Amino acid sequence: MSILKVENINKSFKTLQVLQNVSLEVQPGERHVIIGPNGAGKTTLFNCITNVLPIDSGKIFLEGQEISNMPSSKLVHLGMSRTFQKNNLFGNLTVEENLHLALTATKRYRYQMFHALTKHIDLKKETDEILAQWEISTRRNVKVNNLSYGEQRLLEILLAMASKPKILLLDEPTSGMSPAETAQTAEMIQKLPRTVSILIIEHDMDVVFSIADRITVLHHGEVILSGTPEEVRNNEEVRKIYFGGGAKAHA
Ligand SMILES: Nc1ncnc2c1ncn2[C@@H]1O[C@H](COP(=O)(O)OP(=O)(O)OP(=O)(O)O)[C@@H](O)[C@H]1O
Repeated sequence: MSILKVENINKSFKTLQVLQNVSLEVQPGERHVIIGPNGAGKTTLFNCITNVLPIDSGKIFLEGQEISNMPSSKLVHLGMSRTFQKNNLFGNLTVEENLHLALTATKRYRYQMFHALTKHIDLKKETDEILAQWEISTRRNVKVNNLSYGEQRLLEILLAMASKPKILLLDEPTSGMSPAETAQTAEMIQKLPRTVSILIIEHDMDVVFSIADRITVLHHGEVILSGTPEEVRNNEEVRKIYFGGGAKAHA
């Protein structure tokens, strides 16, 4: 069974139809990349999947359970986590404090009187364990505002992973990054365990082809093709959009 199934969804903003009968499936463990020119509807699709925006019609399933129009907070508890194009970090808190907060939110800790201390110790242990796995652990006591832009975006992925999601949605994780930061991010994504499926909007074609098992191409709100990297690379229509007429390759 697929982890995520999007079935014929439509979304309009007033008279502008942004998504037209969009369908796609993400299989367990798959790295599925969404590409498409500016304004193709990629972020809107993410916003519809995570119910930041309501869909007009169609259905969305997470592991076979219909989640269309389900509140975002509930989706996190069902195993869906996401990052945004702009980061959602607390700039005046440290790396460790941000992670601690993300874990707290995930577990719906209430800090009730008698359980607070044990829960706090468990949480501290989990924070340490997660940090130890990633290079950013050396920056654990640094305020987020003092991290580089690339480090902030990597931390965002780490926080989205704190809820141990079944599927992680990454919206342009490398946008605005230097080539070195982009390479580091691609490497981090490659290192994420296959227990998590990943749906990514990405514009850097080197990153796309280095991580994708499957690629869905959106153009004017419609899926042109969903296939293997090889199929996408060799598709005439995709070539025209991206590589024909001197067009710049951009997701
Ligand atoms: N809240 C909104 N209200 C009205 N129009 C919107 C809204 N959000 C997006 N749009 C329009 O919908 C279309 C698709 O936008 P979207 O951001 O989904 O595209 P995208 O593929 O993610 O583009 P980009 O690569 O530039 O991020 C665009 O024409 C955009 O102007």
